[in-house]
Formats: sequence, C-alpha cells, structure tokens
Amino acid sequence: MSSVTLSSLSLAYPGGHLGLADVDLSIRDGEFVALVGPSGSGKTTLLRAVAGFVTPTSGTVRIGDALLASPGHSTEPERRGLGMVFQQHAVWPHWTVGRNVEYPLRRAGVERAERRRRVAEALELVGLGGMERRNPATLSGGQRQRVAIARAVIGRPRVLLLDEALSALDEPLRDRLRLELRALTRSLGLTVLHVTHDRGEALALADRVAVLDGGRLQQFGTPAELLEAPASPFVARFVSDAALVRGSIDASGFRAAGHALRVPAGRLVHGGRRSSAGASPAHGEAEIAIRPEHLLARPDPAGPGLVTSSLFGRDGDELVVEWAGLALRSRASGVRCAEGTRVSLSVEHATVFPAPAAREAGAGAGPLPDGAQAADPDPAGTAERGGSGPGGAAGDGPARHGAAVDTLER
Ligand SMILES: Nc1ncnc2c1ncn2[C@@H]1O[C@H](COP(=O)(O)OP(=O)(O)OP(=O)(O)O)[C@@H](O)[C@H]1O
Repeated sequence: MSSVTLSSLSLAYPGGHLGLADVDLSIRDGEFVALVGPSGSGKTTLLRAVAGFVTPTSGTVRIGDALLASPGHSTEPERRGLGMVFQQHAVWPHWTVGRNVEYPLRRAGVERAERRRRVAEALELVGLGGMERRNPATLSGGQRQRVAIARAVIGRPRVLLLDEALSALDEPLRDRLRLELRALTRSLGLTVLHVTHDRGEALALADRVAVLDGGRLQQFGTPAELLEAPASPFVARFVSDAALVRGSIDASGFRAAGHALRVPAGRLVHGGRRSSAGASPAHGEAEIAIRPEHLLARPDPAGPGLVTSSLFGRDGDELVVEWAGLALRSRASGVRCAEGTRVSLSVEHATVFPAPAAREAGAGAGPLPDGAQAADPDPAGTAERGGSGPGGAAGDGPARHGAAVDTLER
C-alpha cells in the first residue's frame, strides 16, 4: 500500500515562518498528484515533510499504514522508501550514468549481477538503453533528467516525489518527457507527488491537483473539478486566469458594482451546479469568476471593449480587453483580434461566490437566483453597446471600477 495520508499537518519554521497550516490530504495508492500554488505557498515544504527533510510541528504523515512523522518523531528520509527527482543537480557529475542509477541498489546491498540487470532495465525504461558508461557531462539536459528519473525508480519506491523535475527543460522536450513520465509512472503503478509552477503541466499530468496558498490547502480535486467547480475565487483565478468581479445578485442575475457588466441568472453556476429552477432567489453582494474561454469577444467598431493585448494562441487569440475600467481576459475563437480592436463582449458562463466579507465571516454560498431560461433578461449575455444595461453606468471611469475587479497578473 503506497497511499500517502497527511492529517492536520502544520509546520512552522524557526523564526515563526508558517510553512504549512492544518493540511489534510489523502493520496491514493497509484495516484499522480500535482501540487500547485503561488511562490511561498508551501509546496516544497509539503514535499519535504513527506520526504522527511523537515518534521511537522503538529499532525502526521503516513505512507500506507506506516506512521512516518508526528511531532517529535520522524523516520529518516532513506528509510521511507521514496524516490526523488529535483529540478537541478540531480545527477552526480563525477560518476558514470550506470553508477548514478545503481546508487540506491548499492546502498541497499543488492549484489552486483542483479544491480547490473536492473540498471539496464531502468535505463531502457527511460529511453537511455545501453548508456551505462556515458559521462553525464556528455548528456543533454533532458537525458540527465532521465538518468535522475531512472535512479529514482530503480529502487521500486513506494512513492515518487518530483520537485520541479521538468522545469529546467525547454519545450518541446519538456512536453515529451511529461508524456513519458506519465506513462512510466502508470506502468510501474507508482504513487506520485509532483510539485510544479506550471499550471498547465499540473492539469495535464495529474489525476488530482492540490492547490495551496499561504500554507493551506485551498482545493484538492481532479483537473476538471478545479476548472468547473473552483472552491474559491482564488482557485478560479490561479488555475484558470479567471477575472474576479464584485457586485450583487438579484432575480435577474449578477450586476457588477458600478459597471455595466451583467450576467443573466441562467449563465451563473455555483459550486459546479447550474442554478436550477426552484432554487430560492438569494439577493445580495457576491463575487463572480469569469474564465477567459467564457468571455467571448467579437470585433465590433461600436463595442464597449478595447483589446489592449493580443497573443496568438493555437485555439484562438488570447486577449486582454479593457472595458470601462475592467481588465478582462478573453479567448477569441474563430477570429483574429489585434491590439486596438474594439469588441463587444458576451459572458457565456460565470461562477458565483459569496462576497469577500461574507466568505471571511464563514458564510456558505447562498443559492442562486432562479435560472429559468425563459426569464433570461439578456440573451446576448450583457455587454450591451455603450454599456448601459439596467442600472448600468456607461460613463463610469476606470478609477471607480478598479475596486470591482481583480485579474491575475503575470
Ligand atoms: N528554511 C526555511 N526557513 C524559514 N522559512 C522558510 C524556509 N523554507 C521555506 N520557508 C517559508 O515557508 C513558506 C513556504 O515556503 P515553500 O518553499 O514551501 O513555498 P513554495 O510554494 O515551494 O514556494 P516556491 O514556489 O517559491 O518554491 C514561505 O513563506 C517561505 O518563506
């Protein structure tokens, strides 16, 4: 059994820096889990706590049924049955490839013939068959990282820990190694914990993704769950580059505060559930998250939006659109929108959260207004020309709107 269970895990560094705060995480046997979060969110600390390089201040770490760490007790890293791959310095330069890869077996006292057989097998697995005698200095970055992966898996670890293991590689090599790593860990049935800065990589590789912020677990779910049912505005923004807009909910839908942006009730979801007929209307302050792919931009000389940034994307241009003080990310599909193009905008779908004050007070999300499609007051999805919807504020300037929106900065 190679499940990994963290229970109420907290870790304060000397000097009081908070590394982790009350993290509960259960990783299944054979599962590939990616850890993501902003810089300083606790990803490396969590990995190091599983590896045994740091001891929790409170809480426990278990692999299978074995208790590996609790306050005052920590099983040594080399006795935890783990394989590890780091971003850099992963291969000892003064040893041949074969010597590097066989190191865990030597430590374990495996006899020579068996070592040789398993090194050949591990190198074959990572596409470096026959390279035992090579000097690592003569290898490419990608090949060196494969050597590190071969060394990490040769001891048949219970769990594989990857700390930015692919981050130093250039695309498309990184892309290829990603696919290979996924296939390899699956074929070996390994439980994997993979720390990465790359959100796309996390979503592409992992069975489930853990999102950390400030040492706390914000959400743990499948890639689809994180995209479709983010637990908080933070997760929506971090994972999907969603724009966050504050305003209020009434029977007709969402109205941005001091701005013409409207989203009809039928296009609002909460907690991954589409608003359903019969749900009692909840009026009041709210915050919505709009993913770029759910904000459609169409070239329109009289439209309210102005494209301020346009990056070519394989699936359509990736835009930043300025609309009366709101900076919104959008994907234009089927059309090209250069910088300076005026556009009309349509919100296809948005996720509703309680207003920040209500969230801090611990309020659950209230039900959405009745989303009966017939009641949709704005089939075009808002963003009327000139921005003058009911209660709209076409003439409001950027300074006034600045507080209502919060987009991810890169
Ligand atoms: N050795 C240490 N001593 C004191 N504080 C530390 C130490 N290592 C990390 N921290 C602090 O703990 C918090 C979490 O750091 P950690 O390295 O786990 O974050 P991270 O998510 O891996 O960040 P990054 O993406 O930048 O690598 C940060 O506030 C950091 O400053």
